Formats: sequence, structure tokens, C-alpha cells
Amino acid sequence: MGNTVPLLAVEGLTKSFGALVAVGGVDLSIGEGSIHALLGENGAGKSTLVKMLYGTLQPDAGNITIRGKPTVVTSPNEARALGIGMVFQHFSLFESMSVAENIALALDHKPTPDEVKVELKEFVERYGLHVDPDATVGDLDVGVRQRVEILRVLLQKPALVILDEPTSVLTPQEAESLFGVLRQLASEGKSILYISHKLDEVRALCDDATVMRHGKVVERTDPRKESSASLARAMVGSDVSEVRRKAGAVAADAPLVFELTEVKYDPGTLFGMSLKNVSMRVHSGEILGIAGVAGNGQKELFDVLSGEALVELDAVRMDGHPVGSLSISKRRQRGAAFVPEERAGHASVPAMALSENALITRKAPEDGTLGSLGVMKFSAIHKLSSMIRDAFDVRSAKADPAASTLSGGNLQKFVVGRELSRDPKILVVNQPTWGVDAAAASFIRGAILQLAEKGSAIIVISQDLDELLQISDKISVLSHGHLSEPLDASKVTLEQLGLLMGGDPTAGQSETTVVERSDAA
Ligand SMILES: Nc1ncnc2c1ncn2[C@@H]1O[C@H](COP(=O)(O)OP(=O)(O)OP(=O)(O)O)[C@@H](O)[C@H]1O
Repeated sequence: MGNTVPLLAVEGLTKSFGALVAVGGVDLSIGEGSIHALLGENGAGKSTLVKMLYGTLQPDAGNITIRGKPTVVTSPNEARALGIGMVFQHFSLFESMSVAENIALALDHKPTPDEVKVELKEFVERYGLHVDPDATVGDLDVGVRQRVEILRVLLQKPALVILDEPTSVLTPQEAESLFGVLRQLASEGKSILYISHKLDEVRALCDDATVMRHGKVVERTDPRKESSASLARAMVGSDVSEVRRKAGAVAADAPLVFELTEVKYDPGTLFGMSLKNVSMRVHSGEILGIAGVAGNGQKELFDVLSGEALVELDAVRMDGHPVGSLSISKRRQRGAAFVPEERAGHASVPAMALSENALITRKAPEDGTLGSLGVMKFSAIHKLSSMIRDAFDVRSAKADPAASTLSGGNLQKFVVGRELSRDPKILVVNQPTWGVDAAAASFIRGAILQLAEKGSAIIVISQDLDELLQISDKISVLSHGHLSEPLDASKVTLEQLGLLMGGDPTAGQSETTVVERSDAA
């Protein structure tokens, strides 16, 4: 800003994968000290574009100049040497190593972990992004891991920081503190390229925006002068509707489908969060939202609900049957479906084709539709996969691509579609719209509501309070491994939820909000 030569300028940048032009002739320029948003629907080409800026992909055509100097970014090492740092959408940390060890590995001047701790301490104090340098990354919740990823890049002291959806796993407070850091960096003359689907955030944070659709730039605008609806329209090409659960949608006599009774679970890891006497009841047709700050037991709760962590047989009941010590497969056979928060690696096998990924959460069905006697019917499996892709508008270059080649949002749509297409009696979903664009998020939320209307019992764990307020009947808050009483989602306020998230057990306990209900067991 104020400087006529932009820090980064890109002209005619192009990249194709086979017949698909993922990025086609894109121009972009980012001024010094600017926070520039890169917007676009899932699959618009944002990640492909920034991968070319960071040297992990080579363009087929086009030029990149840094401070007016033509540059070829051949590798991430070179990008870092040029002053470009990148925080990726997917985690790239070594789980068995400590925070300090992970950061030491990423720094080109190769400090020891102890030296990193000193650098980190200064940085954390200056910018206020707190992490424990001695914590083992594998024990950290995704929100904290994301903070480590961000700190790892910021410690490289780049001139341009590229962030690919950095706040999708952060709480509002964590996101706010990140914005403080980014604003401070911008005021020091650093530039930020910020990819996000959260349009409110973009309007509050960014001073410039480039909007992409189908690999091309369709608009350059000042987001501070736009509304979220106008930005969404520019991204998607049409208006985006908002879904909302009707109050009182659950019948008073709806049968109890899923029940957790006083579950105590210690994950047995140093930095995991124990669940303390967690109880919940979910009825047919009911959506229970679980709110909470990352690291308060969400992962452990999902593991207990899904059977990835086993507890006493009687502590978890599905349709009245005890399942607490039954495996995830046995629970699936009883009609449950699960969507974990990490779509690449946990919910899907990145190297496998979508058709194979469609199969992995289905036992070769007893009805023989996908095969029998150990023989798989590939034509039927492909049909199932394309049915999921059509129903959830999953976009990709090839007919049956590897999961790893899908954009993040498209893979999320596929994973959610795969589980919903089983018409489960019980659905447990952790962060359903993480990294998903406004139109796709609205679609996924609508599909969850439709599933509830068909009578499924649904548990949605999400850090997005607006999302929970939109689709839940009841909301409980997880704080330090304790789950609050369920609150009526049509009456609870953001303030009450915020206090509960901060660990105040009395918040929200007014007679109007607590959902009282007695069920015959
Ligand atoms: N390695 C690859 N091989 C084949 N196709 C790819 C590959 N990487 C990306 N694509 C395709 O290129 C298109 C653009 O993907 P990209 O990841 O850049 O989108 P995006 O705008 O970042 O989307 P999202 O918001 O979902 O992350 C998509 O259709 C995607 O399937």
C-alpha cells in the first residue's frame, strides 16, 4: 500500500490436471502490508493457485514477480528463501514429536528445540498465540495443532504469509487472536494472502479480495464494502439460501434412540481430555448440537460415540441395545454412521479412489447389492460412488479420482454424502462443514435436517456456534470433559453458550432454556 510495486504480482497463471483447467490465466497482485482475501467456491482453484506460489506445483504458463522481479518458485524451500510462508489446510506436523521439535524442523536456520523454545516464548508473548512447546503434537486437539502450524510459519518471518482456511478449526476467540496477529503483521508491512469461506471474517479482516470461479478471476473487490451475501453471490454465481431448523420439530413422544450414561473415559495420553460422567439422550428425529472450545473432549467424545474408544457395554445404548464395548463396525451394522473431523486420512484413504472410499464404511452388505461371497461388484460400487457424487455435487477432474486429488470441500461433501446415503438411524458428525463453501455448507446442513425429518437421531459436534444454532434442537456444551445439560437451541443465547464454553456451569440454567424430558428407559 502506498508502494506502486506490489509485493507479489501474478499474470496469466495457468495449471491443468488432464483436461481440467484448475487455474486458467489468473492475474493477482498483493500490495505490501495488505491482507488480501482469495475467495471462491469449492474447487474454484484457490489451493492450486497458492501451491504454485509456494512452489509445490509448477505452473503450465504465466509469470510470478516478487517486488517487480520475475521469479520462478521451484520448491517450498525456494519459496521460503523468497520470503513466502504457507499455512496449509491439512496438517503436516509429526504427531509423535513435540511442538518445539516440529517447529525446529521447519526453520531453515536449524535451531535446536531449546533454541526454538526461546524464540517461541518471545513470539507468543508478542502476539499472544499460546502453545505448550513441550506438548506432543499427537495429543493436541486440531485447534491447537492449527496454532502450531501458524506459529511454525510465522517464526520463519516471511514477507508474505499464505493461510489456507486457517480458522476453520479455531474458536471465535482463537480466530480473533489470530486476526490480531495478522493485523499486527500487516501494520509491520507484511502481506497476507488469506483463503477462507467465512465471509464475515473476510469482511472484518481483509482490505482487498480476489474472487475465483471455475479457475478464473471473476471479481476483484474491497470486502469491507460488500455484504456476506454479495460476496457469496460473487463466489457461487447465485444467491445462497440459509437453512434453519424449526423450533419444536421433535415429536413429544419420539422414541429414545441413543443414550450415553455417566461415561467416564480417560484417553490415557498425557494431553488428552478425560470425559467426566458424560450423559446424553437423543431421540428419533432430534439434532443435538455439541458446542465447545477445541481440546475440551470433542475428540474423546466422538471416539466414545463411534466405538473408536471402548467403554462399559451398558454406558452407551443404541435403540435400547448396549453397545459401549462394541467396535465401530458393529455399531455401523446396527445403523449408525460417523463423520470424523479429519476428512483426509481419518474419514477417507487419500490414495484410494472415491469408489473404494465409498465402500470402506459399508460392510459388504448382506443384501448382496455390492457383492456377495467375497466377490465385489465393481459396477455397483462405481454406481454408488457416482450417486453420492451427483447427490452432493462433488466436483473433480476425473470420473473416479483418488480422494487426495479432490479439493478439501469436495472431499468433505463426499464423506458426508457417503454416510448420509446409508440412511443411518444415528449420525454422529464432527465439524460437518469444515472448509466447505457457503453453498455447500448450506447443502450439507439441509441434508442433515432432512435426515432428522426422516427420523434419524443426530449428534453434531461443531465449533461453529452459528451452525449449531441454525440446525440443532438442543445444544450441550463440552467444557473440560464435562457435558452441560441440553439447552433449547431456539431460546439459548450466544452469551450463555460462551459462558458455558468458558467453564461456568451455571450459565444457561434458566428454566426457559434447559430441556427437561423424561423417557421410559
Ligand atoms: N493433483 C490433482 N489432480 C487432479 N485434479 C486436481 C488435483 N488437485 C486439484 N485438482 C482439481 O482442481 C480443481 C481445483 O481444486 P483446488 O483444490 O485448487 O480448489 P479450491 O478452490 O482450493 O477448493 P476448496 O475450497 O474446496 O479447498 C478441483 O476440481 C480439484 O478436484
